[in-house]
Amino acid sequence: MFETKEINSVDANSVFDKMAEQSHKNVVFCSDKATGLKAIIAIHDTTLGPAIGGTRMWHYRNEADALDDVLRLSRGMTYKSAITGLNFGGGKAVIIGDSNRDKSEALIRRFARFINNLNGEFITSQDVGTNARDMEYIRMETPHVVGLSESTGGTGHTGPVSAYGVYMGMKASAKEQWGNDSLSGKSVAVQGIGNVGEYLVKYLRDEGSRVYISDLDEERLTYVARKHDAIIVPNNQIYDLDVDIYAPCALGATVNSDTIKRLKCSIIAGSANNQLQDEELHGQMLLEMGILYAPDFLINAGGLISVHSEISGIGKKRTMQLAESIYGVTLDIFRKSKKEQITPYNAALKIADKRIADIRQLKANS
Ligand SMILES: NC(=O)c1ccc[n+]([C@@H]2O[C@H](COP(=O)([O-])OP(=O)(O)OC[C@H]3O[C@@H](n4cnc5c(N)ncnc54)[C@H](O)[C@@H]3O)[C@@H](O)[C@H]2O)c1
Repeated sequence: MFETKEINSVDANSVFDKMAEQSHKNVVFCSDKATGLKAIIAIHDTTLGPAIGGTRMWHYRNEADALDDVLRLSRGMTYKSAITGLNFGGGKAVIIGDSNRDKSEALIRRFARFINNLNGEFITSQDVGTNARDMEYIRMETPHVVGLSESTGGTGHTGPVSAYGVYMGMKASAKEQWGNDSLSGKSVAVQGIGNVGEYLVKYLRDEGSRVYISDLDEERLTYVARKHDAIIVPNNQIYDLDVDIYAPCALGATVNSDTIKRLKCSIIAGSANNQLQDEELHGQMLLEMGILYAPDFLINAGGLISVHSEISGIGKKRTMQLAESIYGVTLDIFRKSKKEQITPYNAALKIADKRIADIRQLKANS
């Protein structure tokens, strides 16, 4: 006897239901016993162009968490590209493991072969847990990689451009919230001072902001605090600080039902992807509390702009101009959000969705 199952019910553990929920185009599971590789590549949408997205290496609690992460991140990439006016689709990859302990040249190159099998439908670059050296290993197996170091023909670190875009989004948020975009004298809590966070601290300190920093990496904290004259705070106290701006620059979902109650800031603007644990619920809660949220996929698009620069060869000046344009787009989003009485996140999503729908139609008619 076959067991029957309600066709329309959504099974939280079903890979197919998860793919269908956010309309993912393709998900590839990569496994290799010899190197210990366990990775997932998710391609969300390719209407605008080939899916692009970093490869993250992280010690996930379990495989389901890794799948959820890659599905959310790849979807975010689709919207990031759409709202920035770039012609890329959304994709992302995650390698399950500790990047300090489990990474090897063979593992990365084996993973690269899975990317190569996709024939250019997915192009990758650096993310948390991967670096320029890893991109060089990937380049040995496939041409579908960017984010290479300057010495190997790339544009180097995406951190400075990403941080500049976040800084622009933060200034636009200040303009919206306080009528003036100066961050001089404002207090900012930067959570995570890695590639992006450190540059953000620099831009803020150069403008005269008071900057608080937290990170899991004690050595890095001491280094950044000394270099930029920033104030170290313990990790678990970052949400309780009485600051003007909270800048999440570590991992996602830090704005959730527990932390929102503790926040005293007026603005949230940072580089981390998927900052809102639940985009609808937490976006609405922030709106009602009068905390202005600068949509993550918009203001952290500097990394994508940097990668676009490497592919198209537009040069440093034009790259920084594109990152600077995040200021104007962020203000437009806040205007739309006010006019339509929707959260800034949904306002940004509407614009991104519309561009994708328009281009899909254009391509269907040609
Ligand atoms: N690099 C880019 O160009 C780029 C572009 C867009 C978005 N992002 C996103 O911005 C974030 C930061 O990127 P990055 O390139 O700086 O990464 P990174 O790995 O260089 O830095 C992340 C830092 O956060 C710290 N961290 C991790 N968990 C933490 C926690 N719970 N509390 C405090 N600190 C914690 C890490 O120790 C590390 O120093 C990531 O979410 C990334 O996806 C990065």
